[in-house]
Amino acid sequence: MVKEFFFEQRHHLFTALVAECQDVLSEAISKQGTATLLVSGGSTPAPLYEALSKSELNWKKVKVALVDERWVDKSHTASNEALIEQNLLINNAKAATFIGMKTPAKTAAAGQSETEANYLKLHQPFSLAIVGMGPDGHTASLFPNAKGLAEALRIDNKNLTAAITAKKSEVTGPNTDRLTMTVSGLLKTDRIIILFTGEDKLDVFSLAQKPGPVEDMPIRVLLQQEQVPVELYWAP
Ligand SMILES: O=C1O[C@H](COP(=O)(O)O)[C@@H](O)[C@H](O)[C@H]1O
Repeated sequence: MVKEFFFEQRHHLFTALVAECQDVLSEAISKQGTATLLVSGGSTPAPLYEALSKSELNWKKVKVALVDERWVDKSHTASNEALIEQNLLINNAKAATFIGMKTPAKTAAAGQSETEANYLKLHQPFSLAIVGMGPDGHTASLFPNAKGLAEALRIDNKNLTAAITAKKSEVTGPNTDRLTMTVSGLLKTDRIIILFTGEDKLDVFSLAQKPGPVEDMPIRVLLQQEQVPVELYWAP
């Protein structure tokens, strides 16, 4: 069961979500001395990151890592790492430690083991994951019917990360070579927040809430499990 938080305006959503993130991360820091925040890229979360970067958190104790990455260099406009650097790792959050996914390897498949080793050094369970949802029902880089999806969805997959080759679509653009956190990796998080905006995506989400194959709408994997609490934050 997903707890849903609906807002009339985006700035209200982002204000509420910043407060929520701050609470979760400061609680993790006081309990265990460290907090791990898993973040998404894409077009939606930049205002959240910018506002969160100004939070009075003990950012030195926060590790920020990606839930997925497009296999492009940081100089590329599609780079999720660049988005995080420009919007989150600024202001007070400059003091956080960032663990990216992209390595110098030519493909995500070739780079996976290096990223995996870096992710294994993170404290588990991760404190909070903020994931998005695409208009095709993908989350992280778990794309419908992609090459590598079955492996990334396997609940007994021991890896935190997996290479994905998405089918080229309007959603992926040319960026079909991806590294994503696996579902088993994402579920090693204390709490997952799904963030998206707009009526169209809300329709997609309603469809995903109906029973159906996870391969067609991978976000379903988060909705059909009860291991980790999942919340939806939405505004038009
Ligand atoms: O490709 C991606 O898409 C999703 C959703 O992004 P949006 O632009 O529709 O908000 C995002 O969560 C993911 O991190 C990103 O790599």
